[in-house]
Parts: sequence; C-alpha cells; structure tokens
Amino acid sequence: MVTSLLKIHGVTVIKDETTGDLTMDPAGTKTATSNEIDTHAGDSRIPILFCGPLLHSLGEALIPNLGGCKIGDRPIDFHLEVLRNFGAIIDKAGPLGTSIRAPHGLTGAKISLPYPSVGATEQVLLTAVRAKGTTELEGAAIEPEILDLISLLQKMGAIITVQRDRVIRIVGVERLSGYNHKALPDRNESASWASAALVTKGDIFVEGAAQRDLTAFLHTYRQIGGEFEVRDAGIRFYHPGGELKPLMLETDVHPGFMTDWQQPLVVALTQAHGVSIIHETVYENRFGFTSALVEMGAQVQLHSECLGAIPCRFGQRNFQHSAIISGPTVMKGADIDIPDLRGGFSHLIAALAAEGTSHVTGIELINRGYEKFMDKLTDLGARVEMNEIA
Ligand SMILES: CC(=O)N[C@H]1[C@@H](OP(=O)(O)OP(=O)(O)OC[C@H]2O[C@@H](n3ccc(=O)[nH]c3=O)[C@H](O)[C@@H]2O)O[C@H](CO)[C@@H](O)[C@@H]1O
Ligand SMILES: C=C(OP(=O)(O)O)C(=O)O
Repeated sequence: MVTSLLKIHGVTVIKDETTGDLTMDPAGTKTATSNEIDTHAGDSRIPILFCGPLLHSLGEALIPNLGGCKIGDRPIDFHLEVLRNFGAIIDKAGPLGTSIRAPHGLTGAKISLPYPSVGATEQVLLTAVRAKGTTELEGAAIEPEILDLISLLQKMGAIITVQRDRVIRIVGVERLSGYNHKALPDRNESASWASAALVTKGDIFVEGAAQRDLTAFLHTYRQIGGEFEVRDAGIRFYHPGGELKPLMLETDVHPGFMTDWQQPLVVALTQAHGVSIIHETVYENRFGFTSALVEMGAQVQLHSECLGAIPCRFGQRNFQHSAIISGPTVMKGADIDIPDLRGGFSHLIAALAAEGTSHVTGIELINRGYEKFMDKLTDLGARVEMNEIA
C-alpha cells in the first residue's frame, strides 16, 4: 500500500525480498493522476500522512477517501486543522478525495492537539521539518513509533526536540537527506502473538519483540497469569499452566495499555476465572468483534458507561465502549466474517482454542497487520487451511 502510493507519486522503490529492506529515491516525485489516487480509496489511513511531504515537494496533494478499521468515526479533523495552521488551503472534499494546496509554501506554527493522536502528531512532524521557521506542538503523542519517526527525521537532518509534558519543537530546514534506518519491531504483532499463546495454552517465541516498548503489556500479561522470558533476540510468551486471572483494564495512549492490544487480550480473558472489565478509551467502537465471540460461547456484555477509574471522552454518548467478560467459557467453532484487523486476528485465535471447526471469511484484512500470518500459524502447529471462495 505505502509502496504503491510512493510509486504513483514518482518515487522509485526497490524491495530486497530476502531482507525486506526498501530503497527509495524521490528524485522523480510528481503529481499522481486522480485515477491512480482513486485506486487507493478505502485502503487505509496512510495516505493522509503524504500531505506534508507532497505539499513541500509539489505544492499540492490529492488524498483519496480513507479506509482503515471501522472502530469508530475516525475523523481527520486534527490533520486538516494542523495543515491549515501551516498555511495550507483545503478544498471541499470531492468524490475522488480531498485536495490540499500550499501556493505560498508552509510556515511553522504553534499547534495544540485536543487529544494526543498518533497520526496527527506524525502529520505535524512530517510537515514541520521543512516548513519555514519554528513549530511548537502541544499535546503530542509520544508513542515509541513517534520517537522512532523523530530519530529517522533527525538522521535526515531535521531539528527536533522533545520537551516535557508532550511538547515537541521543530525548526524547519531547507532540505533533508537520505537515511538508513531499521524500523521498530511491531509492538501490536508481538502483543497479539503473546495473547495467542495464552488463548491456546501455548508457548510462542516472538523474534524481535522488544521489552522496552511493551512494558504496559508485559505487566498486564503477568497480572492475568501469563509468563514471559525476555531474551536478546526476542521474547518467549507462554501459558505456565494453572488458572488465568481476571482483571480491570483501561486502554490509553502511551505509556498506557494500547488499544490495539485489547482485542486479542479479550479472547484470553474469556478463559480467565472470574469477571474482567475493559474500558476502551481510545476508540469509541472497538468492541464490535465481541459479537462473534459471544456466538462462539463467550460471555461478554457491552456497556456505554465508562467502567473505569476516569470518565473518558465517550461517556454519556451511547458508545458501547466498556466490556464485562465472564470466564472461563468453552468456545465452539463458528462461521465468522472478519470485521477489522485486530478483531480478525482475535477471531482466528478464538477459533484455534474452540471445539470444532470455524470458517472464517474476510481474512485478507489481517494481512495489513500480520505479515505471513498463515505461515506463522502453520509453523506453530495450528490446524488451519486457506480456501479460495469462488
Ligand atoms: C496506521 C497506524 O499506525 N494506526 C494506529 C494509529 O492510528 P491513528 O493515528 O489513526 O489513531 P489516532 O491516534 O490518530 O486516534 C486516536 C483518537 O483520536 C481521534 N482522532 C484522530 C485524528 C483526528 O483527526 N481526529 C480525531 O478525533 C480518533 O478518532 C481516535 O479516537 O494509532 C492508533 C492509536 O494508538 C492505533 O490504534 C492505530 O493502530
Ligand atoms: C486500527 C488499526 O489500523 P488502522 O489505523 O490502519 O485502521 C490497527 O492497526 O489496529
């Protein structure tokens, strides 16, 4: 998806199939045609992050209508407001997407985010690095992925300081140069396989998993009765035997428990002895996947009240964003159509722990976040096969 977006904008991208390394050359950057843009409509949220770089290089950006997991409204108001702050002009969205222009260039600004959005912080960073003058961002996301992006930009020649209390200052530079960078291991994938080990009473070594960025997850994992062993090359996650314990948990921005870790963990909690309560505070509608678990035999009740220590943005707004899970329950195989990426992975691991066979459709959604997951499942001993539906 990202490679394809880069290519339609004239960037040369070469992938080493053995190492996965990408070599990119932006010398031929050009405006993509609206047809090319349209082929990416509905794919993911990523195109919105092309705005800053395209406005700097070409003075214009056409962004297709975005896709991504249906876990809430997923507005892009913060992104558009950020771009306006830099001096961009946003045209009314048309059928092909949103057209954004910067006829007079972009100038640094003082920006404050109403919520520490990961994507909107990335938007600020990617735009501010080459804007004229200084940008100060208040209310920034500080997820490890953001700090990693800052390290990468620093390698390219950007001037960025991360200050106290979610403030980031960026001094724009005329040009940036190339970089060599190894991306962070995917924390969401690590946490997902870790939960898979609990659900299946298994033992999974996640190569590359990094303890430093998983502290909140590891704490919770141990609380519910999972064990792990941190090694230089990764982390071994396993069910040590005995009963899993229930817990109360709220998802939150970093350094809290990530919203993307919630769904596979809920499957593990269906096997814990007692009542667990999860308060989802990042997305208003991230429990849709539990209806399939209920069909499989799990006991999950959804509530619109904030069942957590602190009321969140979604309280009193009729969003079913708290879940009560009672366990342990015997799961039975079912026919499931996958609703979203993390929910889909959760359904797969629930199916592995369930009695009988499950038929799961829509699994292509899972590819977006779990590379070669079918091979990995097979290597782990799962009885799983892929059939093409005519
Ligand atoms: C591709 C990618 O890296 N996706 C991750 C990224 O998504 P993404 O960057 O889309 O998520 P955000 O951090 O922006 O969203 C957090 C909250 O802010 C709200 N919001 C966001 C932008 C905006 O313009 N207006 C607005 O109201 C969202 O609806 C949500 O309620 O961070 C999320 C939070 O860790 C993760 O779940 C996603 O897996
Ligand atoms: C919500 C997710 O992704 P996206 O932001 O791409 O929809 C996710 O990775 O769980």
